Amino acid sequence: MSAQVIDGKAFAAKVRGHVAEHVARLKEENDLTPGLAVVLVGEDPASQVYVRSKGKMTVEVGMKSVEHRLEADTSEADLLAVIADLNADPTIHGILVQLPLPGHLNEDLVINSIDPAKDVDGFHISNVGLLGTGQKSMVPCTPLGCLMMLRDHHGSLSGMDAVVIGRSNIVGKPMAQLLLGDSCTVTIAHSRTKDLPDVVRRADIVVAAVGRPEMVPGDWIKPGATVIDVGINRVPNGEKTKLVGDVDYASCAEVAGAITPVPGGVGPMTIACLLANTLTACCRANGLKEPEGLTA
Ligand SMILES: NC(=O)C1=CN([C@@H]2O[C@H](COP(=O)(O)OP(=O)(O)OC[C@H]3O[C@@H](n4cnc5c(N)ncnc54)[C@H](OP(=O)(O)O)[C@@H]3O)[C@@H](O)[C@H]2O)C=CC1
Ligand SMILES: Nc1nc(=O)c2c([nH]1)NC[C@@H]1CN(c3ccc(C(=O)N[C@@H](CCC(=O)O)C(=O)O)cc3)C=[N+]21
Repeated sequence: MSAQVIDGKAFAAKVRGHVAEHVARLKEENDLTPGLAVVLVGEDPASQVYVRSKGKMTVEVGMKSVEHRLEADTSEADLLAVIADLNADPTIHGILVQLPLPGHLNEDLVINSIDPAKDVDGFHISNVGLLGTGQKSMVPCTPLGCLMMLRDHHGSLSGMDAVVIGRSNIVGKPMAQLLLGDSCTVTIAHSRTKDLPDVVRRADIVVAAVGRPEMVPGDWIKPGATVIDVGINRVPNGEKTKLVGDVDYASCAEVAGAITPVPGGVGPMTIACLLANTLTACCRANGLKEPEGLTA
């Protein structure tokens, strides 16, 4: 058997198309342009690539894109001052501070200084609390993108056994919340989980967010299960490097019913959901009806 490939790149283009249509209407009917600000501290080359492609796609859907590049040794006070300015700027509806931050900066403090209404990453404690209690919130982009692909593929997820490998605040935990919200029976696995292969073998849905290249082999996958690979790992490939996920694609694709590739799976959906969240934030900030189908 060979798995159906879930084409995140194509799905993301469709989502961005919906966003662009809505943005055009906002402009015409309300004279409003959603604005997204990305704050990058330091010079991490991989981060710069994400920031560049985010900026490009933001402009492509008709939004305003602002980038703040700060030196790696920027003080916490200076970073907080940049965020305070963006919080107060009525032309900015979404603020993303690229993680991880350099070690001398307190990530929790910085994230929680963002106006929760502009927190398009959904990392602010009040958005985390709202999501955990099933209230309207800003939903983290990567888990939201995974949920959209799962709903598109399965229709209802009700009653399915889902295993999320990874318990980070940015992927694993919010992913588990969303799956629970869709009535899956959810298991969260991590580095201390006993008998991980057996835990994963029970799953109808496997979401791998571990940060270890090709860690999940095909013989952990229940035949027919859906595999969502969140991992983005750059590994050596001859003279160059290549991107691989957290699952061993070749062996998993032989047993799974459906699988997301890397690249071209979760990554593009993350950026599409960031744009969707910025649009949603702009509508909410202006008391306008928000677009349907673009949030959880
Ligand atoms: N596609 C996208 O848009 C995005 C992709 N990513 C990618 O997703 C991956 C995960 O990211 P993130 O959540 O930030 O990573 P973190 O490093 O924050 O978390 C990794 C999680 O995996 C768990 N883990 C590590 N080793 C093992 C193991 N051997 N067995 C079981 N669990 C293990 C850790 O457990 P413990 O808590 O016990 O240490 C931890 O909970 C990375 O590859 C990252 O690059 C991230 C964000 C967006
Ligand atoms: N505050 C914050 N929010 C984030 O959402 C966030 C972050 N910090 N820090 C870094 C991680 C990582 N991340 C990715 C997003 C898109 C791709 C993506 O589009 N990947 C393409 C390939 C890109 C390439 O070829 O380099 C793909 O998978 O097809 C990857 C990774 C968001 N993150």
